[in-house]
Amino acid sequence: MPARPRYPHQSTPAQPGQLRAGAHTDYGSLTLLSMTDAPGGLEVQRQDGTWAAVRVPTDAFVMNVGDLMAQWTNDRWRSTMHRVTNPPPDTNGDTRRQSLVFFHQPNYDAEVIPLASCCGPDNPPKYARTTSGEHLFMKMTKAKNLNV
Ligand SMILES: O=C(O)CCC(=O)C(=O)O
Ligand SMILES: [Fe+2]
Repeated sequence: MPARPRYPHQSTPAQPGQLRAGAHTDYGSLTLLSMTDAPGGLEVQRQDGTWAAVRVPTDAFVMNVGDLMAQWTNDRWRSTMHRVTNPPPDTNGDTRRQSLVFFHQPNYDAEVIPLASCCGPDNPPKYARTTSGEHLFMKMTKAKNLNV
């Protein structure tokens, strides 16, 4: 599932606290991202709750772990909470930002059960069996009911 979020130039500064994209985790297995190095950009949340700006060379990709992969690995790989910030109010010039996103989602009926290699006597499975499609449907239904 490719997506091409485009964040237009801002001729007036955003209000304090406004974001280009609100904090979220991605739903699927892995997300691949390519982005312009524009002011105001992707941030990831550290375990202590603080945010870190993601700076990447222009010829590199960012890979995000999604919620389905976290379930598959019994949370050995955590899905990354991330957001996109606005340019700082004192930014001069063009503030347009373009990113190219590929959300990988396994086939609809692919079964997802926490991997045996990620579980053990002290680390029992935290998630019940699901399928890629059921999981995506559940995530979308929840988001729709929350109106996000
Ligand atoms: O534009 C970006 O850098 C991130 C977009 C994003 O997080 C998403 O589309 O899920
Ligand atoms: Fe995202």
